[in-house]
Amino acid sequence: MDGAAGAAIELVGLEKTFRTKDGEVRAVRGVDLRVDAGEVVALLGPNGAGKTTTLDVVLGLTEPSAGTARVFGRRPREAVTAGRVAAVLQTGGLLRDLTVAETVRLVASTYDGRGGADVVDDVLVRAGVAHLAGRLVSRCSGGEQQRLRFALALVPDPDLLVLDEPTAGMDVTARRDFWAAMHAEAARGRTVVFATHYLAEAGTSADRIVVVAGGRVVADGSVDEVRSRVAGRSVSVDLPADTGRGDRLVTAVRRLPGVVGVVVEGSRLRVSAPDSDAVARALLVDLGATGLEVVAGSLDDAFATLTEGEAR
Ligand SMILES: Nc1ncnc2c1ncn2[C@@H]1O[C@H](COP(=O)(O)OP(=O)(O)OP(=O)(O)O)[C@@H](O)[C@H]1O
Repeated sequence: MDGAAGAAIELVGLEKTFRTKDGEVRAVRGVDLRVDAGEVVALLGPNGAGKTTTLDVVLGLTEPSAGTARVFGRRPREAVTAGRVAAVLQTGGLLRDLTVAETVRLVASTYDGRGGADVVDDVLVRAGVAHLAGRLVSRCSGGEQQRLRFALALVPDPDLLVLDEPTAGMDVTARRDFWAAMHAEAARGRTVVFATHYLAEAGTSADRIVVVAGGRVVADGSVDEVRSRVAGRSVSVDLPADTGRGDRLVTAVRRLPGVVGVVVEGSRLRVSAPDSDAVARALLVDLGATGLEVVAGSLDDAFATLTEGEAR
C-alpha cells in the first residue's frame, strides 16, 4: 500500500528523553517505523530497549520529545479516542472484585452502542475466557488476566491492537491459545503490533520483526532477513570486580548503538552486535574496557544474548 492512507503507524525520527533526578534517559533515539494496515509486527528487544516507550507514543500515552507519530494518519490520541486503537498492557486496568464477565460488561458500557450482551459474550469467546465468565478477577491467574485484557481490547472493535509483552505469565498452552486467538483477529484485517523479549515468539507469531536495542531499530524485516542481519560476532571484555564500576559498564554498553545483547558470564561481559568492530572500538576507546576478545558467534548465540535479557 502506498501513501499515508495505508499506514497504520508512521513514526518519523521519533525520540523520547526522560528527565530524572540522575540525569537524562534517552529511551528512544530516532526511530523510523512504518507499519502498514493488516501487518502483524513484533518489536523484539532486550529489557530497556525502548519498546514500551515507543508503544506508549503510539497509544498517545506519552508525547515524543522529537519527531512525529501518526496512527491511521492522525495524532495517536485522536486515533485512540476514535476507537481505532486498543491495547493489552502488562499491568493495571482490572478491578479485582468484579467477575470476568462483569469487567467486560463494564468496559463495553462505556462505548456507545456496544454495551449489549452480544458484544460481551462474543469477546469472551474470542479471547478464550468464556469458561471463566463467572470467576472473580482476583481469582484469575496472571495469564488469565492477560486474556481478559485481550477481551477488553476487542470491545471497541479496533483496527490496531497494541500488545506489550502480552504472554508474560502464561504457560506454553496458554501462549499457544493466546496467539491462535490473536491470529484470528489479524485474519479479520486488524493490524497487530506486539513487544516481546523472545525470538521464538516473534518468529512464530509475526510476519515481520523489528529488532529494537538502545532506543534504535537495529534490524527490520522478515524472520529470515532479521536472522541474517543480527547474526554477528560477540565481543567479550573483563567485567570490573568493583560492582559499581561493573554496573556502570553494563549500562553504558547497553546504550551503545547497535548492541542487541549484553550478558554477564562470570567475570566477563559478552556483547552481541551486527557490527562487532564498532562495538569493540567503543568498548576500548570510549569505555576503557580491558581484556577484549572477539568471538565468532553463531546466530543462536547472538539471539541467546538478545533473549536472555537483562545482564544484571
Ligand atoms: N517514565 C520514565 N522515566 C525515566 N526513565 C524511563 C521512563 N520510562 C522508561 N524509562 C527508561 O527508558 C528506557 C527504555 O524503557 P522501555 O520501558 O521503553 O524499554 P522496554 O524495551 O520496553 O523494556 P522492557 O522489555 O524491560 O519492558 C529504560 O532505560 C527505562 O528505564
